[in-house]
Amino acid sequence: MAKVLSANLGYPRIGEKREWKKALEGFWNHKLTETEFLETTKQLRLSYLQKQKDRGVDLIPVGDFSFYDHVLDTAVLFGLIPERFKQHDDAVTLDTYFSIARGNQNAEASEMTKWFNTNYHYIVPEISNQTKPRLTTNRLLDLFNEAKEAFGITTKPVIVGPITLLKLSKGYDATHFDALLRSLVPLYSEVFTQLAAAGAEWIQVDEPILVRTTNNDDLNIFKQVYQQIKAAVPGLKILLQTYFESVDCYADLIKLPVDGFGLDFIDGAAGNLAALEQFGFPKDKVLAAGLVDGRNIWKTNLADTLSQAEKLLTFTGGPEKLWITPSCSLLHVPVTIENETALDPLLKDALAFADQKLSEIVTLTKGLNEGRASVQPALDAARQSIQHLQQSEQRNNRAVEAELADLDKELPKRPKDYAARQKIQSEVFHLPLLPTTTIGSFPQTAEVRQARRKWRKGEWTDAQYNDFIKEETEKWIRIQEEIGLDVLVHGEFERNDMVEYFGEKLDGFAFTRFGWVQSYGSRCVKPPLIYGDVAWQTAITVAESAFAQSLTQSPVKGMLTGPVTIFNWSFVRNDISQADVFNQIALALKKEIQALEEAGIRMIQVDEPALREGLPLKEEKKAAYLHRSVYAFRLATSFVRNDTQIHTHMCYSEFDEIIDAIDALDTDVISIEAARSHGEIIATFEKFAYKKGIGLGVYDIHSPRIPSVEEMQSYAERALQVLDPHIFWINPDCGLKTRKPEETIPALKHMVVAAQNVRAELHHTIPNN
Ligand SMILES: Nc1nc2c(c(=O)[nH]1)N[C@@H](CNc1ccc(C(=O)N[C@@H](CCC(=O)N[C@@H](CCC(=O)N[C@@H](CCC(=O)O)C(=O)O)C(=O)O)C(=O)O)cc1)CN2
Ligand code: MET
Ligand SMILES: [Zn+2]
Repeated sequence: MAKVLSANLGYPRIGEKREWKKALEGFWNHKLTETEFLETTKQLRLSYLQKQKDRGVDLIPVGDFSFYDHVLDTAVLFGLIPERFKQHDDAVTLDTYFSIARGNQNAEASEMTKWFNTNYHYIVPEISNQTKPRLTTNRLLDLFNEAKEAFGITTKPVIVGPITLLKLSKGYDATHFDALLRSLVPLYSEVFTQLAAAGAEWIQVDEPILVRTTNNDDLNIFKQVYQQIKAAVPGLKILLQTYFESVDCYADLIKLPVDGFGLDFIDGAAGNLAALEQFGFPKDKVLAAGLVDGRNIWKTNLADTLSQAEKLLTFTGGPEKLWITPSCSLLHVPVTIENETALDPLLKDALAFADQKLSEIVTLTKGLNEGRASVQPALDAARQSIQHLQQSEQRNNRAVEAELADLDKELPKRPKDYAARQKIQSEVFHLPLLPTTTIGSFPQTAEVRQARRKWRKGEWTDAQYNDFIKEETEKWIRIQEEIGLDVLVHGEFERNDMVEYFGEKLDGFAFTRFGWVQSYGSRCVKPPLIYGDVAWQTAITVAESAFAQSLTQSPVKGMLTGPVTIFNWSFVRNDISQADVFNQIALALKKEIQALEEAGIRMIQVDEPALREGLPLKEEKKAAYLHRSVYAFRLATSFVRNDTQIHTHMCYSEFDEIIDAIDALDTDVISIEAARSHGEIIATFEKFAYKKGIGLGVYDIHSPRIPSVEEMQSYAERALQVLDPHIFWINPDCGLKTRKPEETIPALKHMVVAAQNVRAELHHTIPNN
């Protein structure tokens, strides 16, 4: 009988207890041999397939698993390996693979950047005009066969499509795009041919680039590419998969010569539904409907979603032409709710992580195939759980609602403009030209993490833990003084994560124990859950900052995470507007900043590394988001005294599109990542003629490599060709929590010498300094 199918688009790699992370780091630290590493990761991979099979998913993906990143996997598959990592014999060893991602003492890592508007980071493929793509090892074939041998299942391999891959790559001129694409397409066809020969029926080709603004020329490229592939591999069906927004140019898109389209009906719901209504859907193709949120952790309202699915069914050529899927890969949500024993049952009951989402998909599919009555109890249960949370006290905090209602429409403003503040502040701080500073965190060593674990488990008292944090802070204040940094930080030793830590102290947040999500490589984050109204209770950072400041004559920056970043790096309730949540967090931070000022802290950094990440993918939505962001940031920061210096920090970003918003934050100093992208962003600030305090990172902290004095000096010199030395700061790209002390200390020493050298050069050109 013709049936609707359930399909997954991608499963989390990290494991219920981050077994994958531990295997990777064990291998890097030589605690696991290569054989042990390969065996461990194989067992993990098989267990993920098993789980999906057990839950009853019809179409299970392979190729979603990775040793680091799936974009890097795709680049390596096609031999897109930067020259500096190439081996004589063209072999791509594990060592080559990890060097591209992490760098080594001889070569800088490839750039890493945000995957669309998520907190996942991919390795940017480096391609030159001369690059000759070639097929290395067909890993998809190996993975397909592995699943077949282990479970006898025919899986659906997943690959990043050629156009998305090329558009996300760097290093070639736009004029070479066509030629590169022409050389890639036969290689994709070859991979697909081998898969078809091995028995694959479908391949999922991810082309999320289609949700960015697309024009007819772009679509023509798609048409040519997929025509060619289909002609070369007629036996394999292609699902062209999109996610994160609605597709542009729907009417032409659905004419592409593929066998199915995957559309996002969560983040792209409005646009995709309207297009479907207007243009219908081709009867001979599959509609893979992303109806279960792959990016948030709330239970699906199954009854409503089932109605939506029934509606979609009327557009397809029959039930066998509809698949129910998550809205995107489940890479972006934690693995399972089952191990969360400490959560408030009211909340827990309203949550669904990856495994639970797969069950939801299976339930919806069953409801379509066997009728609503067959799943009625599940529909009722989901509705009830959602309602209970909605009516809870935490979601209805009257005091917070009153404060929000009181807000002015006008952008909050500092009492004096930047020029006036700069004058006042220069008299207070007496900083040298090109002041040196760091971004906030110092190494979170095993010792620091262990101390926190002991304290959490109750093995250490509060006093023991606090003493430990104080000792660590004092140690690093002395280290910073010795290195000769001008503006110090307390080191953030008390923080597990820059977002989770704040969430733990604010009302309206909840935490999981194992709710980890991959951020980049082996690094994971455990986003807090903003499930209620956010409110400030008690000082969060004041004791640590005041203590650090009491140890030294140098200024120590207070260190907070900004409202937009707290929002973007949490799983957020979706029953109130983004602006309301931004402003709730901003009002809470404002109280914290007031407390810091009262404690005599004169420099306060409010980090917004995720501001760029949250930028909507559609042009028409961008301005409103940026306005909300600037409003919330200024609500938190702009009331301060003229002699309180407000800093912010951003990383992993392409700043071009947000430079006006950055300027509108009206901070006294901003520090920005620049070294990891090999200095590229300097041009942005030249174009804009940025006039406020700014530090462009001279040290790529994501690599274990220790940069030389010359290298950092040359980054600073390049920046100073476009920026006024009177506004320029010298700092690393980001915080140093992921680095070891033995990497951090020499690198910062080099940085300070680099600053001294550049200052000396400037003294020849600028008198009176
Ligand atoms: N939320 C967020 N997103 C971000 C960033 C960020 O800092 N935060 N930075 C950018 C880059 N992304 C990053 C993401 C994660 C990490 C990172 O260091 N993550 C750590 C986990 C951090 C953490 O929460 N640590 C906990 C410890 C968690 C833990 O592993 N506990 C172990 C015990 C550890 C031990 O004994 O050694 C256990 O419970 O079993 C703590 O310090 O308390 C990791 O994966 O290793 C760094 C950068 C962009 N996005
Ligand atoms: N203050 C933070 C730190 O240094 C900023 C990090 S941005 C991801 O760790
Ligand atoms: Zn950063």
